[in-house]
Amino acid sequence: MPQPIAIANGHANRPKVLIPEKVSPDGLRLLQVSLEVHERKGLTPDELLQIIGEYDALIVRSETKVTAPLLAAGKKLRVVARAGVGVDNVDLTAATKLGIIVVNSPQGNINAAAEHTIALLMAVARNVGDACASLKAGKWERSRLVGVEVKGKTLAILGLGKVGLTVARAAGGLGMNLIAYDPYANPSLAASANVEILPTMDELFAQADFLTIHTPMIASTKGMIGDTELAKMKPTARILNVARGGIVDERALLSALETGAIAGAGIDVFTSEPPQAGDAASRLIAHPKVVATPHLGASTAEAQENVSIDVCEQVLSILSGQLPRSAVNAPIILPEEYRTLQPFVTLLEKMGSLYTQHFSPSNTAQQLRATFELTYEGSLASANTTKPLFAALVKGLLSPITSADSLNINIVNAEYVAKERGILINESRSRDKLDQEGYSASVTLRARLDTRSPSANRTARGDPFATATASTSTSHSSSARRQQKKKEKKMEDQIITGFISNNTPYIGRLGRFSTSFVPEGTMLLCRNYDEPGKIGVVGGRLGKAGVNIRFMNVAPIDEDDDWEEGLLQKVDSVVRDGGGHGTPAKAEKEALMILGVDRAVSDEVRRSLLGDDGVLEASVVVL
Ligand SMILES: NC(=O)C1=CN([C@@H]2O[C@H](COP(=O)(O)OP(=O)(O)OC[C@H]3O[C@@H](n4cnc5c(N)ncnc54)[C@H](O)[C@@H]3O)[C@@H](O)[C@H]2O)C=CC1
Ligand SMILES: O=C(O)C(=O)COP(=O)(O)O
Repeated sequence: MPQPIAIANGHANRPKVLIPEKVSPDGLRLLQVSLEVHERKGLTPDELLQIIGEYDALIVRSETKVTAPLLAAGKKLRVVARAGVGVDNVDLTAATKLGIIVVNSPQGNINAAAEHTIALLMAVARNVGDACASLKAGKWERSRLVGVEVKGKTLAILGLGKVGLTVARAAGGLGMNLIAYDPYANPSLAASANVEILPTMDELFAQADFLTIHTPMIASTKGMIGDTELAKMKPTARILNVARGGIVDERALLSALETGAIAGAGIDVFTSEPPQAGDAASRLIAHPKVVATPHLGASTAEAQENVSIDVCEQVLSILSGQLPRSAVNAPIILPEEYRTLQPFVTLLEKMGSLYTQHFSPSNTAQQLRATFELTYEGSLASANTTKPLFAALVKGLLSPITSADSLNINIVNAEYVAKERGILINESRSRDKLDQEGYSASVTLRARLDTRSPSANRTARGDPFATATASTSTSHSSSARRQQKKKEKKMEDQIITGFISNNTPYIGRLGRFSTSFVPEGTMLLCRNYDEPGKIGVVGGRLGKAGVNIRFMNVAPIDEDDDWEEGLLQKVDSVVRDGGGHGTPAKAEKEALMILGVDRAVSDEVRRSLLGDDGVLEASVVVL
């Protein structure tokens, strides 16, 4: 196997970028400052598969097939960059599932592709290829090689996107009549380029003197032009394809040229590149009425410089934790918007992790089969996108129960991962002002446990709130039952509110308790009766175990909480997973003690806190 050529330097711990195709050095120079850049042309698919695991980024053009197995083998891969437009050689579904961002350069080679289309248009109209070959073969065949003019002819454009429109503007300058079919075309852009949009493809085929294809290669465009479509064209019509091989059925095109159903073709792209000897593409290339080029649409010095710089800048952004400007499988988020959301991204990840560690006693994925309501409040309610926040929450919820190396959750795959894990998150916005709160935006996570699911039952057994519900379920009147149901529903809620102050994330509410602490490091959270002596008991036990307290915060029950009334009733309370430490009925108010500690608290120490001294529940969280 050929050895890697380290263009940059020998720093082993720098992120590595693999470039298995010819990509312009203009962009690569940008990478070399901070990354290890390996240009390795001519690798077989197997060789690529063997080495991809070392790389953080892969930059390709159209030749490399970025398949699902290749992506799966790219354990460190964070970005696949396509130095060009078409991403039909990249398995986008697989990349999305794996959280690998795919970027391209949607503008960099548009002009080159359009100019190449015009080159083929003129070459086909004036038999340039055939004439050149004839002359080089020593012949002088002027009368056989009489062409047609394009001025006054109709150019039919299939796919009026960026390349299609650029071709239209240039062809307009050549005096051509312009028509197009594109169900998603922008009518005002079409009108400004003097292009008439036709309602059906059939009309396009019937009117075309030249038909030029500029759609992407996707399932709906594959084989879009076959025998039936070609039969609708004028026998004098000529076809141009600078988009993708396979949009026009090569066998059907060959047959139409052979039977004289159409007059000629200019082809830059083929189903298999390079074409295999004897296949339809090779026979097309050899056909006298065809002008063919080996996928040269984007091959200009200018276009290659553009696409190289464009994708290399994006690779650098992604590897440094920023968002790219042209992600194919992720939402586009403006840099200033991303900066504003960044502190909330940190907050949401902490809130998710806190939820799983604090509310989900057995810390299992099964436990997360709840419906989460995520409410963005205050100024956050007007955010253009909340995708990074959603992704951060999913990551946070799963991080305590998933191994770090399999936890590549980001805006690319968050929705897929949540769905796969059965986590349902409904996002909503509340525009209520947060004037008195001292911060302008907050976010509340509320879990509604499905009482019918086995997981919820397990939670109900372990959750002290649920115990309170059970103990008050003795009333039989219908209004009492309604009351009871309301209470039960509320008690199934597990709430965390967070906010940002001075760029620092805070937890403002945890369950029924109103608080304000920075979710950072190892913490012991104790729910206890709000009576003297509790701090001393907990502090003493931690001290004995050699655990220092960094900070402490006592959270009372939230003032707005109408459960308080219910909680002041004498209810039985059973200590959660306390090994049967039943606590007798009490009438006291409760509080939540939050202790930041300097080291891990063993489960033995945690359990030792429960029971007799009025500590009802204790959980250790690492944030
Ligand atoms: N030969 C070469 O070297 C190059 C080839 N290309 C190819 O050119 C093609 C177009 O690129 P862009 O203009 O940048 O893409 P684009 O996305 O801007 O435009 C594609 C247009 O096709 C339209 N479309 C999609 N499905 C359609 C259908 N069934 N019928 C009619 N219209 C449909 C879309 O609405 C869109 O307006 C791509 O396949 C790209 O890979 C691009 C650059 C260089
Ligand atoms: O950008 C595109 O879609 C192209 O087809 C250009 O392909 P290339 O980068 O020249 O292999």
